[in-house]
Amino acid sequence: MPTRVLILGSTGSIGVQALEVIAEHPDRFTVAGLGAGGGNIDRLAQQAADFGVPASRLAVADAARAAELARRLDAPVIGGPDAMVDLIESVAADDGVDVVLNAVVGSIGLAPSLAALRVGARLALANKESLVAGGSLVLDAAAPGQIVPVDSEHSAIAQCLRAGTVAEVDRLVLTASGGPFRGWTREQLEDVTPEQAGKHPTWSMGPMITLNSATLVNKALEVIEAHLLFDVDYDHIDVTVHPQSIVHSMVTFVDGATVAKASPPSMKLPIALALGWPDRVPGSSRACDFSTASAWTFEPVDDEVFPAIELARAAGRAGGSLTAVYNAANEAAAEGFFAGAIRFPRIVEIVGEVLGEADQWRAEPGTVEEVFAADRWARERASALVAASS
Ligand SMILES: NC(=O)C1=CN([C@@H]2O[C@H](COP(=O)(O)OP(=O)(O)OC[C@H]3O[C@@H](n4cnc5c(N)ncnc54)[C@H](OP(=O)(O)O)[C@@H]3O)[C@@H](O)[C@H]2O)C=CC1
Ligand SMILES: CC(=O)[C@@H](O)[C@H](O)COP(=O)(O)O
Ligand SMILES: [Mn+2]
Repeated sequence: MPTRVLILGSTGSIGVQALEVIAEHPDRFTVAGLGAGGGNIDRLAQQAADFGVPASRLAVADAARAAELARRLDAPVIGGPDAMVDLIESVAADDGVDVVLNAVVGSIGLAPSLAALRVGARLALANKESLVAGGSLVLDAAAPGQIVPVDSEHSAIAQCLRAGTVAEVDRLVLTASGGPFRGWTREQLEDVTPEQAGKHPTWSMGPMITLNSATLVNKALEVIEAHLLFDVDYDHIDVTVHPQSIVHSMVTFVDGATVAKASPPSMKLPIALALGWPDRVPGSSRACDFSTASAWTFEPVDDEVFPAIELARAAGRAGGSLTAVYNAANEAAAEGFFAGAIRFPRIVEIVGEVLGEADQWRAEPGTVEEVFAADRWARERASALVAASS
């Protein structure tokens, strides 16, 4: 029987590629449900038609857009802020679901991640923000192996770990492209426009992760994600800039061996691997071509110009809800940058300033409501700093 996959964020970059994987392997995978924000209901309706998904298995977070889609399909669609969770629960209670791919953007993905774990589905996790925000709450809700990373670096590390155990790990080495402003000075970053920040050198992705790659906040979130997923402490997680984005991350083991995972930059490989885990899906991606000359380079991160990663390490080491604060402050500051209210370097400065005021969130959250409270507080503080900067 094909693996039943429910996709949240189906209209986005990861969601669309996941549906391509499923379309290429109808013998292996089938679509159990689709969820999205409501920004592109034309695409969602088309996906539903293409994959034969009934209206009852569609969810749209924006209630008005859900109602519009329901009118168009002449059948009820799950709508509203809890729509993703409602969809997971209703599909699980009905025919069942094997894998929930969480490819929603932002910490709004936390409740759906927890719901997927609760119903016993495998969580194919692209939405790193839910793990960064929820931290131990998400880990505690997961059975061993229930979360499978989709993020290319963490998928790479999971693959490298097939060569040794976590106990044998000396260092996790995350690769970073360096983003579009690699090698720039702090002064040069002052005049960066949203358009420039929206051009990633090696990956085609949604706007938020693309901006996060430019500030190196993406790598910062990924350091926290790696710490949580693989239970390796922050002192043993490195980042190296690898502009070619072919080596997707590495693990150095205690005997000095470094195992790397390499493939041309395409998310279809980690998506397919997470959907089919632990089995590889043949033909997911082109392989590296060693018949022509190529160079893979590695260089250190410029932490002076791009302080995001060091800030994240500090937040992660301090613990509690500070990683939720980090992520939410970044989401709010990014909104300010997209709106033209602040300059590019202010994004990470604001994250640092919000963290500097966040001592009240150092305690370990006992409930998801406490995480949401920290998230809300950080958004409000960051928005106030955005307003004060403009
Ligand atoms: N793109 C990539 O290559 C990679 C992405 N990731 C991570 O995967 C996640 C998705 O990224 P990406 O696909 O690039 O993002 P996109 O912006 O391309 O897509 C985001 C998706 O989330 C949906 N969405 C927005 N708000 C809500 C909401 N409130 N409830 C439900 N769905 C919502 C959007 O729906 P709509 O637009 O229809 O409203 C859209 O389908 C992010 O966490 C990102 O960090 C990780 C590694 C690589
Ligand atoms: C494809 C993927 O996993 C992204 O997270 C990617 O890594 C972003 O590139 P950066 O290395 O520039 O952050
Ligand atoms: Mn990544």
